[in-house]
Amino acid sequence: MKVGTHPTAATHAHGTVLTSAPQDAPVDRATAAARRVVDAMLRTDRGNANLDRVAEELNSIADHLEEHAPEVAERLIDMWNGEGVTRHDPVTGPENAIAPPLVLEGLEDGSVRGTVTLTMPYQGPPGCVHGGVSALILDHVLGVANAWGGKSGMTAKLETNYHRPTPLFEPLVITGRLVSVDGRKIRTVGSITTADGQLCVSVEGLFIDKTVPRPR
Ligand SMILES: CCCCCCCCCC(=O)SCCNC(=O)CCNC(=O)[C@H](O)C(C)(C)COP(=O)(O)OP(=O)(O)OC[C@H]1O[C@@H](n2cnc3c(N)ncnc32)[C@H](O)[C@@H]1OP(=O)(O)O
Repeated sequence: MKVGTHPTAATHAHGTVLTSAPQDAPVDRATAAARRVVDAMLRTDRGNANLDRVAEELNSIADHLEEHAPEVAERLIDMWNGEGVTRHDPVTGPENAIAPPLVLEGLEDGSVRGTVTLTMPYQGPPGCVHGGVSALILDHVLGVANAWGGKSGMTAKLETNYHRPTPLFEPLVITGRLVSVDGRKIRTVGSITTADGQLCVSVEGLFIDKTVPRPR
């Protein structure tokens, strides 16, 4: 991501949406349907939902998509074509079925914030969010917070503290904020809290100012 092309707290208004909003486009609708399938597969009655037929139909859909897939190198170029917000990342991407997807806003105090409700595909302990999923979400949110703060880098270190189990099936507030820049070192913090303010996860990230070239 080129920061110069991304909204920052210095140039954009409080409440600027920093993630790619789902559109009424076939790819977004198909991805939302795939997301529903992943969730429903975990919820459905194992013995009574004709899963043989489901497997056949889903394989037929996968065959169709694979038949129409270009070479990976070509697809990567296409994916990274253009500037601005990605549509394919695993946290906010409306084109990625494993993304919840989380929508993030930039706030005038320099932080970013979003609310998401996670369901069974993200489960770790019974009824709770998997710790790796929390870390994935916060790593990405800190990356977006860096861009909103005007400085981007790659994660070198993500120290994660799990304060209490993070509940599934209820709104979670996710935040991130760039706190300091020291040469190439960018330090960023973030958290996951319940809607009534209980701290579940907090992170401190060290990012190093470095850009991986886009595929061409
Ligand atoms: C709107 C955009 C939204 C996008 C959000 C996306 C967020 C996604 C975030 C990611 O997932 S990034 C992918 C996960 N991270 C990686 O794959 C990084 C892999 N590691 C590397 O590429 C390099 O190790 C790294 C860029 C982190 C550093 O390598 P460099 O060769 O560029 O730096 P160098 O090793 O010279 O270190 C620079 C300084 O940082 C320090 N440093 C580097 N890694 C460190 C570390 N792990 N812990 C502590 N300090 C570290 C290092 O000691 C040194 O300090 P000093 O300048 O004081 O000497």
